[in-house]
Amino acid sequence: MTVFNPQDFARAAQALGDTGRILYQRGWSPATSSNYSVRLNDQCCALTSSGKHKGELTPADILVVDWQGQPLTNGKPSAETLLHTQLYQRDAGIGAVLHTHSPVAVVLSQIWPQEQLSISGWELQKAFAGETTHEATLNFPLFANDQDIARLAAQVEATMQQQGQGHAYLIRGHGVYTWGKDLTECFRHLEALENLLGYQLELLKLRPL
Ligand SMILES: CSCCC(=O)C(=O)COP(=O)(O)O
Ligand SMILES: [Zn+2]
Repeated sequence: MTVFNPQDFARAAQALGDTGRILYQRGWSPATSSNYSVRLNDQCCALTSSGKHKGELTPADILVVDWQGQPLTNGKPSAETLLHTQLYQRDAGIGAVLHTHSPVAVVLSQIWPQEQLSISGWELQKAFAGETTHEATLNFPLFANDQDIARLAAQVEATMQQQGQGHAYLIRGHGVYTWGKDLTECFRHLEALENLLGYQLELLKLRPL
């Protein structure tokens, strides 16, 4: 039986709501888009319910799901639940996952021709855990959008097994996923990713492909 500490759940639900308000204000989670989660233990996570306005989340809009995506509390899990559970299952060090739909990420993901975006030379790369130099190359895979989330999650897992887990990935015309050891680190990763993708988009305007 999967059990979780109700106090951990209450804290996570509050934190996810606070995060949603910030991300909605920034324009990264418009029109009910995005989903957010926090690991509760080695079997389940707190996750946003499907279809909720991310700037107006209350604790009632957060539920608990296990790694099969089955709800353990009342509510309808995010349509993209399996993209969260794939990450928690593969890496016990992942404590939070954020998925957003910012204009920069969505536009760049549509026009970038390759199946991965490789960046190098930016000081802000060091905002990702374990990165110590702007000279490193960070690779962000780009996946085709897919309404079959189980299939997409399997594709993400296969890519990570071949190429390493990395820090984030993009889904074309859809958005980004990033993760971290906890919500604070994950939020920092998301901010870094958004800014790095913004630099790349600006570069494309100055130096078209
Ligand atoms: C309105 S955006 C379409 C669904 C989506 O991509 C998303 O991020 C939100 O889905 P959820 O089921 O988690 O609300
Ligand atoms: Zn989405």
